[in-house]
Amino acid sequence: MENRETLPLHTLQVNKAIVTMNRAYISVHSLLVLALLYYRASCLFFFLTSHSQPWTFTLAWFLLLTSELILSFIWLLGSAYRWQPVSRAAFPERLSDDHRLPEIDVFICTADPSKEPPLEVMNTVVSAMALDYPAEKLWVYLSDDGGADVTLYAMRQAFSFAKVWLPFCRKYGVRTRCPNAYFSMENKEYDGQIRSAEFLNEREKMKFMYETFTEQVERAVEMGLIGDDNLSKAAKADRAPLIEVIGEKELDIMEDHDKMPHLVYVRREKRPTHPHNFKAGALNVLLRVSSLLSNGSYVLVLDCDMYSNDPTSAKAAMCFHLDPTLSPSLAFVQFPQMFHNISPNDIYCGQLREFFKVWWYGCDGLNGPLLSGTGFYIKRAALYGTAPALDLPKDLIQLRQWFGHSNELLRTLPSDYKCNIVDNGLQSNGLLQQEAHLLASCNYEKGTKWGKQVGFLYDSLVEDYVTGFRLHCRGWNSVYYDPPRPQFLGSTPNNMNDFLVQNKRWSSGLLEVTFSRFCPLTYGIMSGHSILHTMCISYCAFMPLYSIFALCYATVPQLGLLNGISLYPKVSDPWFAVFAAIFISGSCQHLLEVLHTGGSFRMWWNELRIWMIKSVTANFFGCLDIAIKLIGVKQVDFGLTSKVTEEDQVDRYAKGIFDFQGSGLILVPVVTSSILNMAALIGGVWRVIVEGNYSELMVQLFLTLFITISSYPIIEGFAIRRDVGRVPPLITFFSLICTMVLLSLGFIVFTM
Ligand SMILES: O=c1ccn([C@@H]2O[C@H](COP(=O)(O)OP(=O)(O)O[C@H]3O[C@H](CO)[C@@H](O)[C@H](O)[C@H]3O)[C@@H](O)[C@H]2O)c(=O)[nH]1
Ligand SMILES: [Mn+2]
Repeated sequence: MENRETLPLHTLQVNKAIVTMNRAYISVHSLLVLALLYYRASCLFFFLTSHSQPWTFTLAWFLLLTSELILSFIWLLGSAYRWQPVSRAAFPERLSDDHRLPEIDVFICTADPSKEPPLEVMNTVVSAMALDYPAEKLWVYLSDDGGADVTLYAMRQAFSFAKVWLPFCRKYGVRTRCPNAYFSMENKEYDGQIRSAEFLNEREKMKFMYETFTEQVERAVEMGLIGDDNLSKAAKADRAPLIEVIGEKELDIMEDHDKMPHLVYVRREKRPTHPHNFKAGALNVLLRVSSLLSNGSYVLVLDCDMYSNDPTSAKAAMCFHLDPTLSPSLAFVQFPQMFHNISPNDIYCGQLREFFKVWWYGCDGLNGPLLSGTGFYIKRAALYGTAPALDLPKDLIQLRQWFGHSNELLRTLPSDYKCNIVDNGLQSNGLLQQEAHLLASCNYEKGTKWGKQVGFLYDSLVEDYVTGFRLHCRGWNSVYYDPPRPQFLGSTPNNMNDFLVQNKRWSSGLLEVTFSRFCPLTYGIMSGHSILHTMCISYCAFMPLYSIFALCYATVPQLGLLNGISLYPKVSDPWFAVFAAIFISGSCQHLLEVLHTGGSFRMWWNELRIWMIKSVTANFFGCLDIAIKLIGVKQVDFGLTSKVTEEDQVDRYAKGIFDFQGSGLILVPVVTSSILNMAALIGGVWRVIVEGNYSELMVQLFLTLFITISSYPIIEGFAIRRDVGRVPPLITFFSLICTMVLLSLGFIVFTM
């Protein structure tokens, strides 16, 4: 038998058939796109030089060419994802003994107990404590940006519960170690290897203890420990730092077999006059504070709603990090984001299938995926701001310019530094506590490179994207690992408003990078990054600009149709075939890819529909946000996604009914486009019947019909439904006005 130390810790596979098919598709589709652009551009040139058409017609032609150029450009960038997809397997059981494993710090962020229920946050905390990893090498940190006493209280209770929960999970081999997920499992077959009477008995006891814990936390929440609104707002904006190692004394006297990871509560200082840089700011505080206490060589980052669903993730990640050939330049191992609350119909496409089943696989075949905010194990040293093989500055003055003036922090930077906090303890060591508070203070980062080069970067609301991108530019690589059992599970928005607000944040965050000096296309290439990987990264950055295409295609051809103006080739014209072929080739490729990645026909349709909705709303408003920011009027805001579940919303989501409750002006473009397309369809059909010029208007008629059909849930939302989840009447009213304006504009332009 082979020695387990000589067996590979991981393997990599290239699916040759998929690669060949993808490349063939890219080649054919590229030719078609080139033909289309040639047709548009040459016609436009002819109109401009011959003056054979009124200027308004030329303008419409120009708008369509621009939008097709944008679409083609983004499509081209995205094709890089399909060039070289790979998949990986890891074998954690082949890792050497536990005592040779490196220390890991887990960072969990929460920001507001009213939007992120403390009980859910604690479930994430407990699941992270229960990772299958040597307890003395695991430290779990919670950053509480809400500064809520109830969260601290809940954490102390969670620690007490973990004292019984962890030994139970270890003893019976329970894999689902998030207590809430474990006790709400519907299958009769309990997770846990031993199905003896003893196990069942213990399980009942554990269930009772979990219920007691739940009650304690919920009572604390109800009793108003969250505080009255003004108080909690003040606590969020203006407060001193507070750091507590939970149950520190108990840990020291614990027996070896029920050892627990350390658990640390961190509330950073906040002052209204200081920018706090949202999640990136919170993570950087955790990086500094943890360097004093545990200084784990690797960090696992989790959102507070993303619990660990399989305890093996830490060891699986180490299979890559500890591989001597990969390790020197490997910055992080990213797991996919997956969600526990996806309904079978998944109308908002919360699974993010393309991201996690296509794009990151594609990136992995090049230099690796980007950071995805949560569920990644990153090397601490990769966040120090240097290239993989480069040392930190030797000079103390320069080091202080990078990391700030804490000598204690600077002492932790060398790779051979060993932390001895376990001997000292935080609570009993006044000096250490003072230092930790200093590191969590607002002023600490002033004049340093934190957020600019060191730690998580502040250049954008999507701190994950920009940090991952800059790491790659510095020469670091990453690995994507998507094992059969989801390692982490989070919650995804279950209503239109949350979905759009989240996507708007992503759009504006991405565009913040696009329109900065770090624009991936230029900065990536200038820093010597490979073209294909740069294209992948740039795709995300340019993706929100899809909105320009979508807005044009949802209005211009329709207004033309209503006024009898043809903007596409006749059915009998050979160029018609190019348009038809592009539509068919794009749709078929999408459908095949959905089916290949485990999806269904319905998922294909849902993705198409949600893409159209998102493009004209969230992406469009993201563009507006950035335009406003660029002219210096307003700063972009984070807009936390709510994790509170309202029963009727869950119900509508489960039934696959769109829920527009609470959505504001962001809906206007999509409602307007639905009304306009409906009107254009009726007008267009009438025109075809009366005038009989069916061949010339065929493409526009088809496009309008297609958009109207896919807009059905919107049309139903404003015209038919009467429940609270319908489109708010005021939005319908605004949209009607917008439609009138567009119709009049179309009439003026096309009949001039
Ligand atoms: O000032 C803040 C704002 C947010 N958060 C935390 O950041 C996380 C993500 O926030 P959420 O509202 O859940 O955003 P999502 O859109 O669901 O998050 C996705 O997008 C973010 C970037 O916009 C990434 O950071 C996330 O990891 C990724 O899951 C949560 O744990 C929050 O508690 C903070 O700690 N401080
Ligand atoms: Mn989230």
